[in-house]
Amino acid sequence: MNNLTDKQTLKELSCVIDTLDRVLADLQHGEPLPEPGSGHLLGQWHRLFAGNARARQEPEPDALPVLPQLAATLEQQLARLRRCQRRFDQLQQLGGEQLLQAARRLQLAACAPPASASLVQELESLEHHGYPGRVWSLFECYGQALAQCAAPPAEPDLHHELCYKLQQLIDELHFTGEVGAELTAIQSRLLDKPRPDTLPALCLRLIELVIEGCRQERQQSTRFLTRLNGSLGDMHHHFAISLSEGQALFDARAHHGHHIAGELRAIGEHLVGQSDAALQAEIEPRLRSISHILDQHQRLQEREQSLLDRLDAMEQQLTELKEEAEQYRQRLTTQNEKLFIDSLTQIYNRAAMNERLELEYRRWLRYREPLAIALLDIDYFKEINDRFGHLAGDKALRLIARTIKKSLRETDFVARFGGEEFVILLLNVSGEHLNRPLETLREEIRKIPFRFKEERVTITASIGATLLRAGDSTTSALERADQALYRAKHAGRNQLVID
Ligand SMILES: Nc1nc2c(ncn2[C@@H]2O[C@H](COP(=O)(O)OP(=O)(O)OP(=O)(O)O)[C@@H](O)[C@H]2O)c(=O)[nH]1
Repeated sequence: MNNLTDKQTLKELSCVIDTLDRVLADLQHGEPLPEPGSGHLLGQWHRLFAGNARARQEPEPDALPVLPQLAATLEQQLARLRRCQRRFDQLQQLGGEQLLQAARRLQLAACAPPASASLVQELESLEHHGYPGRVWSLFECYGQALAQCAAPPAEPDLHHELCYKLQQLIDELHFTGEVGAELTAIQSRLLDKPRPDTLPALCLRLIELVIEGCRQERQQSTRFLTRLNGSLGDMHHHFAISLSEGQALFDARAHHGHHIAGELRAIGEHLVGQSDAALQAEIEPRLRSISHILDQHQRLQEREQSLLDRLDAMEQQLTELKEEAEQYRQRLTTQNEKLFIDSLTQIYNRAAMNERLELEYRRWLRYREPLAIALLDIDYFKEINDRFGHLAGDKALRLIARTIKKSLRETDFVARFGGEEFVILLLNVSGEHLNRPLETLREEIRKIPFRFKEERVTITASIGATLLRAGDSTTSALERADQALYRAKHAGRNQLVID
């Protein structure tokens, strides 16, 4: 090597070493690096030197200028390593987030208590499905059916009403499978007005079916949740292993990077003022060392690829799990919504009202912002049913429910309390402003242009309302509203009474 080549080589080597230092520093803290290029310069260079060393030849004059390219290759390799690390980080984040979401869903969805054989627990579990109201209504019907058997009612209408009420209760149940099929069959039987003495047994069968339906729903939920939980557990386990393996790979490759950089730096140092033979002797073991590292590097790359493949598969599995959990959550949401909606009027039902009243009551205790309860009962509704039939009565109920909803503010809450009675919660309306919206509502109902069997019919409603007062419970406030309603009825109906 002549002087000029020496100087040039030294310059190139110092440039290589600078680059490597920068790459390694970057690797630890720095900015993203460019995409890796193609080619295996480090390997080429190694083969060139190693071949020369074996043949005891001088290194090719064009071997050393290859070093900057070599540095670039190393830089690219390290950049790949950094991207890999970022990918692990992302995956760790992604996996963590998804696992968390799945766990939340699991919690949300975990509405099912552990299975139990005893009826009491079965009944208690209905609570979780929003069915207790319906079961108690069925028990009430059972009582009425028994009473009718003991002393047949003077009016056959009472028997028809009981059949009708049972049909409506079945309407509100949303069971599928065998339970759903049997419920539908009983509903058809009720349409044919079965003999009064068959009704008690029918009521009991309905209660059994509700319990059975709940039990099946609960088993389904438990099966799904157990499976989901198991998958999440496996996923978490594999994820943890992969991450630590990824980290080990990363560390090993970073170590190799440092090692190669050290070897190159040493070569650079030994180049200064060395004869070509001494240089050869100095470089040879280092090249062997680099060759060894390259072999290891190759194996690491293969392991890294298989790790990435596994992570990809896990990511895919997580996505599928997420979708499955989401579908399940939606199914539960729809079921829950159905449980809180009155099937006839499509407004909230009594169960929803109880929940909402509790919530508003707790808010009221905390913030003391005005909260009013109003009970609205349609006047002489029995007459409508008697004169025009139950279907006409149903239609009237639907229209009245819609009118109440339209007449109130978005923030107010309305539910069908049962039969022809509605309950309304008015939020943030003080005493002096309570009269106006309720009077308007009473008037809106009176103005609905009903027409049954070609006859123009006016339907009115009575309303009793009250504001919550210090010392009130939800029950005492509801009772006061009920008393006010009673007074409105006695004052001639189509009245509003505020207590
Ligand atoms: N069509 C229909 N009728 C219902 C429904 N729920 C309850 N009813 C009827 O509503 C009527 C309520 O009658 P009553 O409690 O005597 O009251 P009313 O006739 O409205 O008289 P007042 O409330 O005293 O003004 C009964 O005939 C019930 O059958 C329903 O979902 N659909």
